[in-house]
This record gives sequence, structure tokens and C-alpha cells, in this order.
Amino acid sequence: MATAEDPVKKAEIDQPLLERHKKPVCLIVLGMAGSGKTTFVQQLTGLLHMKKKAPYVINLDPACREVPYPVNIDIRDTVNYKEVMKQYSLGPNGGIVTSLNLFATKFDQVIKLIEKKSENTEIAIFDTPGQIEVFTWSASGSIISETLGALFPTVVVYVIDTVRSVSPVTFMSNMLYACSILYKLRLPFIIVMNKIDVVSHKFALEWMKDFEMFEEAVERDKSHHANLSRSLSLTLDEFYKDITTVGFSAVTGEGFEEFLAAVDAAVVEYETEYCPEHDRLLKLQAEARTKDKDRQKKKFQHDFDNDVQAQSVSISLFLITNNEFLADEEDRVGQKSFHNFLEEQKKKQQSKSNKPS
Ligand SMILES: Nc1nc2c(ncn2[C@@H]2O[C@H](COP(=O)(O)OP(=O)(O)OP(=O)(O)O)[C@@H](O)[C@H]2O)c(=O)[nH]1
Repeated sequence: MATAEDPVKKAEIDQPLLERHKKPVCLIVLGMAGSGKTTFVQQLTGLLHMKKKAPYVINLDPACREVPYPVNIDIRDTVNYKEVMKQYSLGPNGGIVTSLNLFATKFDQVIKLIEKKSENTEIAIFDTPGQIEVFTWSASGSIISETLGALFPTVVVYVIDTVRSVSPVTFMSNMLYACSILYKLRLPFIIVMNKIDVVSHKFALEWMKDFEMFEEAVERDKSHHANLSRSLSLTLDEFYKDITTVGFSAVTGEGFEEFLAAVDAAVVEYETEYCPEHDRLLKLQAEARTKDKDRQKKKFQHDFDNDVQAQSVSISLFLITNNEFLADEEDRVGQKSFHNFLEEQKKKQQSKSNKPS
């Protein structure tokens, strides 16, 4: 615990979390195609550079034509997406999934590189493919997010196109997707409402806070999904309560400071909620493994004991039979020798009595 006499500790605690963290915070940037992920990463990288906090940037999109920001690791340097498509006769999505899977097999090297930079890097940013499900519902996506989550403070940044989300149905679809990603990845989560230079995200905040305002918007929307959106909004109430939302413009940089503050809060959440939960799950897994080993050991011991018992029964049965056999034999031999002895004694007596006195 920090005390007044402990200035070093106090200074550490007074520092923002990002500054006193030993390891870089990993931001996994996800979002629907066209939501502005790449522009967001570009803007974030530029602003962090200006703050003299150059991030470590990793591009995980094997199919992008060009990366408009300084990138430290690029999946395209490791995997040739077009060649993968050709070699395995795959379509574009299959090609991206397979490229990402191939890259995931080398992810330990990415981890080593990030760890090497941990001294002077506070943030590592992962830009992901536009086909969001390629990352969120693939084995490689799970491997990457779970590995990062286990080793570094990791935050999912879900980018939403605010302009398109003015439609209650599109907004609801986006929220449902965000909810499903949160459920799948179980990492601290920030929703970035992008493109606020075009449309303010206030309407979305109001919809999330006040169900009746969302209902009014749904009333105005005559689409056949409106009823569904209304009932889903009630269902998502709990999700809205806990989720962090930040308005951002990837073009102007508006919302940058709020975003950094949200990342700080997410790191606290990572430390106080994710890590204990992660450790608890690891402990449960270890306990389950130990229990399973004990169960297998007991079963083996039980089977072994049964086997030994069965064998010893058959051996003792065999011995008993043999003993009986031996006893009979001994008896028979004994009886025979005793009979012989008596016969000899009789003969001796007879010869004695036949001798003339
Ligand atoms: N006005 C405005 N336009 C933006 C903003 N962010 C992105 N855009 C534009 O939105 C379009 C899509 O942006 P990208 O950054 O390519 O989106 P993405 O999510 O990376 O797209 P994919 O690579 O297909 O997944 C581009 O034309 C950007 O210029 C923003 O904050 N404001």
C-alpha cells in the first residue's frame, strides 16, 4: 500500500494507468466493413505519435491493398493471401480465414516482439479484417484474442458507423453484434461510435439510456423489423448499462482524449474483473484436470486390485487344489511307508519266534 513516506509508490499510483503499466495495452479493433476501422487506427496512431507515445501496430487483414499507417507487423509479410486462395482453391473469405489461421501458428513470435517492446510501448493496436466474423468466429481469432488476454491487458474496440446507425434497425443489429462479440471474447469492451464529424452520436446514447426514446424512433421506422427491435432493446438493457461508449471521428480526431480515458478504465476492468475471472477459470481447469487424474488413478487402482484379487484367487485356488493334492499324496505315501514298517516289524517278530530257544 502506498503511504506519504513512500513517494515512489505514490507517484506510480498518481500516474495514469497506461503510464505505469509494465506491459503494453493491446487494442483489438473490430467492426463491420466500412465502419472506419482502418481510418480509426490511422488517426489513433498519428495522435499517439504526436503525444510521443508511438504505438506498436499490427495489421491482421491479409486482403487489404495498402495500410495507410506505419505498421510494425503486417500479416501480408508472412502470408500471401492470393497464393493461399490459389493453392487451396478458396474464395476470398476462405482465403482470409486460412491466411489468418496460418498466421496464428506463428503468433508466439508476435508475442515475443510485443514483449520486447514493452519497455517503451504503451499501446499495441491490432487492425482486423473487414469481414468481422473471420476474426470473431474463427479458431485463429480465438487463439489470438485468448493469448493476448492471458498475457497483456487487452481491450476490444468495436467501431460502429454512427451515420448508418441512425436507423433503429441498423443500430440494433450493430448492438446485437457487439453483444455477441462481448459474449464470445469476454474481454473489456469499448464501443467507438465513429464518424461523429458527420452525425453526432448523442441520439445513440439517448436510445441506450432511455428505452422510450428508442421506441419513438422505432415507431417512426415502418420497417417490418420494428417490433423485433423494440423487444430486443428491452433485452439489451443490461448490456447497455455496463458498456462503455465513446464518440469519435477518425477523420478529425475528435474524441481522442475520451477514448484514452475509456482505455484506462478498461485496463482497470481487465485487472479487477477479467484477471481474477481468468485466474479462477484457470484454477477450475487445473482442479478439473487434477480431479480427472485422481479419478483415472483410482479407476486404475480399482481395476488393478480387482485383477490382482482375481489372480490371487485363482492362484490360491490352484494352491489349495495342489495342497489337497499334496496332502493326499503325502497321506498316501505316509500310509504306505507305515504299512511297510508294520509288515517289516511283523516279519521280524515272526523270525524271532521261529528261532529255536
Ligand atoms: N466522415 C468520416 N468518414 C470516415 C470516418 N472514418 C472512416 N471514414 C470513411 O469511411 C470509409 C471506410 O473507412 P475504412 O477505414 O476503410 O473502413 P474499414 O472498417 O477499415 O473498412 P474495411 O477495410 O472494408 O473493413 C472511408 O471512405 C473512410 O474515409 C470518419 O470518422 N468520418
